[in-house]
Amino acid sequence: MSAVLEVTNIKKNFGGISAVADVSFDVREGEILGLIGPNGCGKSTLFNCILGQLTPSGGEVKLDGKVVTGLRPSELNKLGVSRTFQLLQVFPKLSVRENLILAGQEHQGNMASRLVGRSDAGLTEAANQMIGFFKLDHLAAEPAGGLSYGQQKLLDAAMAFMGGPRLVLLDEPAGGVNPSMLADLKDRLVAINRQKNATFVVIEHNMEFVMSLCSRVMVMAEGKVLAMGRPDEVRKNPAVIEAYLGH
Ligand SMILES: Nc1ncnc2c1ncn2[C@@H]1O[C@H](COP(=O)(O)OP(=O)(O)OP(=O)(O)O)[C@@H](O)[C@H]1O
Repeated sequence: MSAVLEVTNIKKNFGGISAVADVSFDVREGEILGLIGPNGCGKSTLFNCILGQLTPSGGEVKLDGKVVTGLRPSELNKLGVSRTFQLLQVFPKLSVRENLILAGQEHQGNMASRLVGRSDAGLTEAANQMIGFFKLDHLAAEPAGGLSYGQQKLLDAAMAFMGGPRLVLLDEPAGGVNPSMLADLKDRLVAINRQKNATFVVIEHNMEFVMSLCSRVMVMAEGKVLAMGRPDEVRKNPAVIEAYLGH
């Protein structure tokens, strides 16, 4: 399997703090890679360096073999990279369908089409398909702000897929979601991974969720990679247990 994402010796310092210290890993085509580690170990900073939100202090990021280090988020978006954030990014007053259409427009990044094209930018059909896929049909016309938190997280994840991305980085998709919605969320992420051959990297604190969703898990501690392997290997790694118990 070829690597979709190759991260080599990425570093990020904030003044005297080394938030990410020389991290290297790759993500294979069609894989769901989990990224875990205690609070403050550098997971979000690493995501932000990969996604162009932060400029790394050193190192290189390659997408499909091409160097993309330092590209802006909008440029990465055009290359098929999408993300979700820890905090919800939905617009509460807009309906579920309108949120999805807006997300599709963001991925297209085409202001001209918004000004002179159809008001839905031709995205209603794609939004309806995504609504069906994420089983949000009964909520399509509802304002997103009226949905439960778990339903809004599902919508937030669906929005990341509107551009038909090749690589999606999900930042705590299960955070705050109740157990019954978690099963739906996992089921939909697995389905979209298989059907659309999208590759994921998932930051998550919910161990059950991440261990059952991911094919490999990378563990960070104090800005470094502590372990990388199959969920069952990582679970019993003494250094990983120590890193968690130590905190
Ligand atoms: N903009 C910033 N300026 C200064 N220090 C920062 C900044 N962003 C993060 N840090 C520091 O970098 C380190 C890594 O933080 P980061 O948010 O990447 O960790 P994390 O693993 O994502 O944590 P969490 O699981 O709590 O979200 C922490 O010590 C944090 O305080």
